[in-house]
Amino acid sequence: MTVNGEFNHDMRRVPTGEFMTPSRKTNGVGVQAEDTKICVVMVGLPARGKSLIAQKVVRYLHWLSIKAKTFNVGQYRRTNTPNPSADFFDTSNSEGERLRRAAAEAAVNDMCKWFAEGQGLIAILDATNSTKKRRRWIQERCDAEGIETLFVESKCDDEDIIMSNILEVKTTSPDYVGQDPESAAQDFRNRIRNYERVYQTIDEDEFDLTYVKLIDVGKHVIINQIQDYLQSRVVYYLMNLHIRPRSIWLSRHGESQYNLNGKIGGDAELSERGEMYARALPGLVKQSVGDSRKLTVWTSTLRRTIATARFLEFEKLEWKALDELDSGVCDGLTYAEIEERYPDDFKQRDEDKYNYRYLGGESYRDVVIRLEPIIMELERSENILIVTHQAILRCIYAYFMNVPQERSPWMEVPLHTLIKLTPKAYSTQEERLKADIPAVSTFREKGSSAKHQEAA
Ligand SMILES: O=P(O)(O)OC[C@H]1O[C@@](CO)(OP(=O)(O)O)[C@@H](O)[C@@H]1O
Repeated sequence: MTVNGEFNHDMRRVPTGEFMTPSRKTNGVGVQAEDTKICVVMVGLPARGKSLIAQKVVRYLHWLSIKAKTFNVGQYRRTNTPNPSADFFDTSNSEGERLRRAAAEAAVNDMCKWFAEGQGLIAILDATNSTKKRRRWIQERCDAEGIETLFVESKCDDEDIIMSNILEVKTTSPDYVGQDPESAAQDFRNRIRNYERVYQTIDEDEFDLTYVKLIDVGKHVIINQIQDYLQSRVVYYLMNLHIRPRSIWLSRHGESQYNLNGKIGGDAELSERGEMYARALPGLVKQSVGDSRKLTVWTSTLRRTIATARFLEFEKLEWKALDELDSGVCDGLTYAEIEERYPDDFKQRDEDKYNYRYLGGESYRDVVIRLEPIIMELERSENILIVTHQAILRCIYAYFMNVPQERSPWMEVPLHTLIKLTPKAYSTQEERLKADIPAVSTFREKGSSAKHQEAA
């Protein structure tokens, strides 16, 4: 499959189904051919959000269990030139040119080694890669190693975006440690000027390259020669990114009758205290939002989340994909009953909770797959409040906070607590607001016997 096309801001809603072409072999995530190796080559002037995009792509791929790694040429360059002045980036400075080229070669060599050792499927080569000559060299080198290339150019002329990038990111860069932020920003602007002199945007001359051009972070997208499913998956993700400031709020439903009785799954009503939480939620949200922003509320299709959200005066959307992890034959049982009736399963789930699939039900890994469209939609959207379930919230939280799979199913997510996540350039900020309404704990620690827990 080859895809070419041009999208503007309003045309970005591409149906997910279009990208569901079956791959040759899948790893259980239903995503990729095992022999595919892709080098995502970032292209763009400094302060165009390349590192931010690279870091988001890697986080998304890890969440989907696709092994990926960023090779940042700047880090290699810092081993030979830790604190360069802007002149170092002047192309008439031959020593600077030589050292920069050496850093790029070292990064590409390490990347090829990483692929050859079978350590991953997608590498991100994070550098400016700002000339046609440099890009051709990378493509030829990758071709020779059987690695596909996907060039991702971030082109941005919006002064506000560039300035905030310069200030927020670059003044905290290791190149400027201990320097006065003002002179660091000035030096960085000079460095950009040196790059601008030689910068060549990807154009028709490079028609044979596989590329995506992101103009003003998602306002306009041009794609060329997309070759296969995994590439199109990355491109689709990139098409959905935006950097407008926003927050995402997460809450579990109020305490349910099942929670009170220690039963899992089901479609129970709220308990009395759960009902109190539903009534308190609009105030809690107001306090956390702090201004008159309009949110959109997403719930699952189960009664306990819909009831919890019903007093919120915002537009609401119910998603089947947000329903709780399906516990199959264990639905409606307590953990103690599961341990009694299915002791082997109980043990297996403890040993590998992420991959354990309930008989006739789901695993956390399955949940992540069905949540992928939710993540895409979240990336596209602005201020969203999600009222959902313990397992679902863990998976969404893991995506934003980069929590590894061994840990995410064991995270404690208390009832009657509102979590606010605010994506920033290099991390996600978190705030928690607890309602003063008691609730049972539905958390069971790894390795603890449920029978014992209940007896206690
Ligand atoms: O994966 P574990 O830790 O069992 O948690 C998921 C469980 O959380 C529960 C509560 O114990 O979800 P919910 O928030 O919908 O009430 C169960 O229904 C569900 O099976």
